[in-house]
Amino acid sequence: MQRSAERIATISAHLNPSPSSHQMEGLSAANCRAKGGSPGFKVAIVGAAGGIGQPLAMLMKMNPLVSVLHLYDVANSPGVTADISHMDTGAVVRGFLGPQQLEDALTGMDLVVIPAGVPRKPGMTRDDLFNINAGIVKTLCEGIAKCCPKAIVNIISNPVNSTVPIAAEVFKMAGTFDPRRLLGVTMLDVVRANTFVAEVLGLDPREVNVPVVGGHAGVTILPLLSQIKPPCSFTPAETEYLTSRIQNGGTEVVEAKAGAGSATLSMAYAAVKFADACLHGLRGDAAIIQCAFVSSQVTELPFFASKVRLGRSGVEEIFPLGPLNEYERTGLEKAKKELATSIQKGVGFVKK
Ligand SMILES: NC(=O)c1ccc[n+]([C@@H]2O[C@H](COP(=O)([O-])OP(=O)(O)OC[C@H]3O[C@@H](n4cnc5c(N)ncnc54)[C@H](O)[C@@H]3O)[C@@H](O)[C@H]2O)c1
Ligand SMILES: O=C(O)C[C@H](O)C(=O)O
Repeated sequence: MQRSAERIATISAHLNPSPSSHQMEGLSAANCRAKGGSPGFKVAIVGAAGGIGQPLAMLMKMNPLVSVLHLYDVANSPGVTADISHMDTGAVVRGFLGPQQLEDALTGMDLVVIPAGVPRKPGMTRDDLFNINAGIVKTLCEGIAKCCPKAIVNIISNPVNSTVPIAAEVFKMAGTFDPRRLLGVTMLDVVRANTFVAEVLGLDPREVNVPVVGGHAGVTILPLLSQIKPPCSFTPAETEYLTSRIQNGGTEVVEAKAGAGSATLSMAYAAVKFADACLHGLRGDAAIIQCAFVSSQVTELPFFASKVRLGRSGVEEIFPLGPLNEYERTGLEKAKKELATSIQKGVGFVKK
């Protein structure tokens, strides 16, 4: 008897859908039983209904290390949540819509991935996004400081060279800043570098690993081709071609999309690769090493992307740059000059 009453309630709820995420949860027949019991991490994607957010949500739902997946956006998150929640993988998916649900979306999270904000159109630099995205990232980080101050935070929103310093300042002001837990996602630069280098060398990209240091915009993206694995040498023309293609990979996609946005699918792939590395680190796996834009003493700048080792508390070790050749040393000086301005712009935005 009780079973059929539950079924009738469930069917009636489906016939009267509501936009609220909590009511969306209430619609589920599985709600009658305990769920979310599988061991794993709680992950929130903020900006989950966007070009990156949607495929990222799909890939995170497929990740066996994720037990709970929160999808937050200011628009369209109920639809994306309903869609993703039908995938027969372990993670329990919950949707959150709009600022009044931000705190619920963030509370209890182990990892927060932020692809919220506007993307470039042809002719724009990443810095042209600052005026809109700086405020978005600031508000979201205020929420993180309040609701999940111990979460690992992966920032994708551009300009990463400024949004990461913005996040750091917000956390400092809230008294929650832990440099080990704040990471700017530069994984797409590594993914591109591996792909383009493999193409030139005639290798499988999965066998190539190129460290990319500096930051995530133009000349601040500095591939260290002299440190590639497996060790290989390049002619000066190959070095010039590869460095330029890696530095301009984002623009290549922006132009090809011709006004319809920037990289979303390769970025979702890169973001999930990076988030997965963070989760393996949190789980205590050994030797998890990736490049990321972090609070750093590798150079005189307060933030810099380089190889880091990820562990239970986030960034547990930051590796020095290692020996650079003449071409890379020149590139490093150019990168540092632009990075210093972008970092200062981010810090100044919060301190003003
Ligand atoms: N780090 C990288 O390598 C990298 C790569 C690609 C794109 N990006 C950046 O990622 C960002 C998102 O790109 P996209 O293509 O997904 O853009 P998009 O416009 O398709 O999606 C952005 C999403 O953010 C949401 N959003 C806006 N304001 C929000 C807020 N206050 N809170 C929560 N969500 C909010 C929008 O509703 C939208 O769903 C851009 O800034 C882009 O430049 C970074
Ligand atoms: O290029 C962009 O604007 C998006 C992103 O930073 C990228 O590298 O693809």
